Amino acid sequence: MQGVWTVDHVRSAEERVMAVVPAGTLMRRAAFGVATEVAGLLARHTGGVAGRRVALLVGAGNNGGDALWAGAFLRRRGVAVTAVLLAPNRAHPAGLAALRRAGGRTVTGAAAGAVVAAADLVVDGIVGLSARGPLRPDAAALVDRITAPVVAVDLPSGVDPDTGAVTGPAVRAAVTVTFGCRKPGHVLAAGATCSGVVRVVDIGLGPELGEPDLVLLEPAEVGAAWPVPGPDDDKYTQGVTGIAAGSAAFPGAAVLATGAAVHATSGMVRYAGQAADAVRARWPETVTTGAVADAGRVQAWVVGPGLGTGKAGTEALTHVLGAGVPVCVDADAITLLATNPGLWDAREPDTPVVLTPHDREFARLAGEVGPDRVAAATRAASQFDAVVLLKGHSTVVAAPDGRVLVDRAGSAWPATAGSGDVLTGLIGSLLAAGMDPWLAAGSACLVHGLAAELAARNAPIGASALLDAVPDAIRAVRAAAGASMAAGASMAAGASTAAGVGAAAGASMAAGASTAAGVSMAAGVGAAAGAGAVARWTPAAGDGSVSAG
Ligand SMILES: NC(=O)C1=CN([C@@H]2O[C@H](COP(=O)(O)OP(=O)(O)OC[C@H]3O[C@@H](n4cnc5c(N)ncnc54)[C@H](OP(=O)(O)O)[C@@H]3O)[C@@H](O)[C@H]2O)[C@@H](O)CC1
Ligand SMILES: Nc1ncnc2c1ncn2[C@@H]1O[C@H](COP(=O)(O)OP(=O)(O)O)[C@@H](O)[C@H]1O
Ligand SMILES: [K+]
Repeated sequence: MQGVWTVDHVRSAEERVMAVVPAGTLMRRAAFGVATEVAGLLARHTGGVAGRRVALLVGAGNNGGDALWAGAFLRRRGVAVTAVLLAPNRAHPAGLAALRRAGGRTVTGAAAGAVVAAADLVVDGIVGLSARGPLRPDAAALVDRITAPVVAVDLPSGVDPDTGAVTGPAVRAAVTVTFGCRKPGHVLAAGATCSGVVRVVDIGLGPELGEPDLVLLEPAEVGAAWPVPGPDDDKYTQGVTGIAAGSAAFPGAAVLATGAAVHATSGMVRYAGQAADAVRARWPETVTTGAVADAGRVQAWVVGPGLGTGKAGTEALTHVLGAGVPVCVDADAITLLATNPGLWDAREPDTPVVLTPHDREFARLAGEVGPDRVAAATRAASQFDAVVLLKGHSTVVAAPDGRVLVDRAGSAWPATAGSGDVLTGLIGSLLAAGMDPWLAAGSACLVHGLAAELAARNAPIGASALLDAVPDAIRAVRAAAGASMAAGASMAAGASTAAGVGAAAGASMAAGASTAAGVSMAAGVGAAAGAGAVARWTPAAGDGSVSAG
């Protein structure tokens, strides 16, 4: 898991490190990281570094100081650097002196617009961790003139560092170079999009950071945890998934949710509801009945997609909440709970529940989401004693015990009708397999997003195509897990025959898997290519955090 830390925690770590290193050390480390990234991008994008024009947008604080020092480093590589000083009297004195010593120019006021417009690359050092509210008008006017790619220092200016909220003009970076760790603004809400590819520069904060505030799951972790049958398994031992979804009016939701469960794990899927004919026709391997009460034993239920909010839906929800097994509650079932909170009384004590609202469903259930999506999901998780998966381009998954993970989508291809039904089916089957509900929700989300990218390959898709790509997405994450197993195993190889065999097995898995892994990276890069200006500046695959960015 990768950690993400809030501003307060970054500041505390910074204070502790600053107490033991000479003044200015952290800033110069940070600035060197920015300069390295800028030089690399200039070389890749324009074919050279010396003589290229870089404009620094320099605000009143240390973020501007980082930009100025980076400019001084870039001067050593022959870059023509001009700093646009937004607050000339407050620009970081040491940084400004360093830039001037290195031969950099500075401009203020009316001359600034032309410098920005003529730059090959713009460095955004307007504001970082101290940002409050939208970009101020003078800064916004300059940002409006940018046509070149932007490298943001620490955070794109205009993005709230702790929530990712963007409430007005903001910088849209091709690359954000941040220091010590990712901040919430890089992975949440519109901030995730404004950040572009995120590079983390190690400035020595690591040992002082403590427990992260949020985590991001890695594909290899999801692949390693994904349930697959063992030699002693049969169709029951792997966990039977029950699907209470669909209605005469909406049979498709039942077909999609059931299909996701069929693809996600082996074993068995039971469907119960009014869309049994449609489900049986599409998924003959399922066991179908007309009502939840007749469905037989399952290890987890999915309830809600296309269910309707009438009597049949209410009965189905009441039944599954009282069944004593984990339940994934989505769509109409969320609306039912919102309009009739008394239905919660049917919940068997200690039944794990995963709620999967989009923003409108969340608002019905728990009030408006607001700008702080983590706070909203955490509040609802505590209120309902449930895992709350708040959907979006960045999905937040909060557990009642306070754990929070974020799944930053690699693309917006999942934004298609019915894709939520697929997600629900994936979660249900992982719950049935006995996975921790928070991890199940996060893992399903990652595979769902990857399936969308694999299916789309840069052209629009429907939810059926996303569903069909689920096996490839599972193969890709399992391949990633195999590859990391192989890496670990090769270190241990030679310790014993068994270890040697394990290493060989891991290596062959990794070899078989590498094609699939290649596919998923290509999909990630292709998805970035769809993002316009960012595409030209997406660093080459393999040189950093493209997929995690
Ligand atoms: N943490 C670390 O380990 C390290 C941190 N380092 C760096 O320090 C940075 C933090 O620096 P910082 O605290 O000096 O403030 P910073 O973000 O530059 O803001 C400057 C001023 O901008 C203003 N302002 C506010 N909102 C605004 C808006 N919306 N639009 C426009 N302007 C706005 C506001 O001034 P005001 O005008 O309100 O007085 C504010 O005081 C951090 O991001 C990283 O780059 C690295 O050097 C080394 C390691
Ligand atoms: N812009 C977007 N980028 C990435 N994923 C998105 C975006 N919009 C929606 N999604 C994802 O698509 C799915 C849509 O779910 P939902 O709104 O319930 O759709 P439906 O009810 O039609 O199935 C969710 O997994 C959500 O996170
Ligand atoms: K910035």
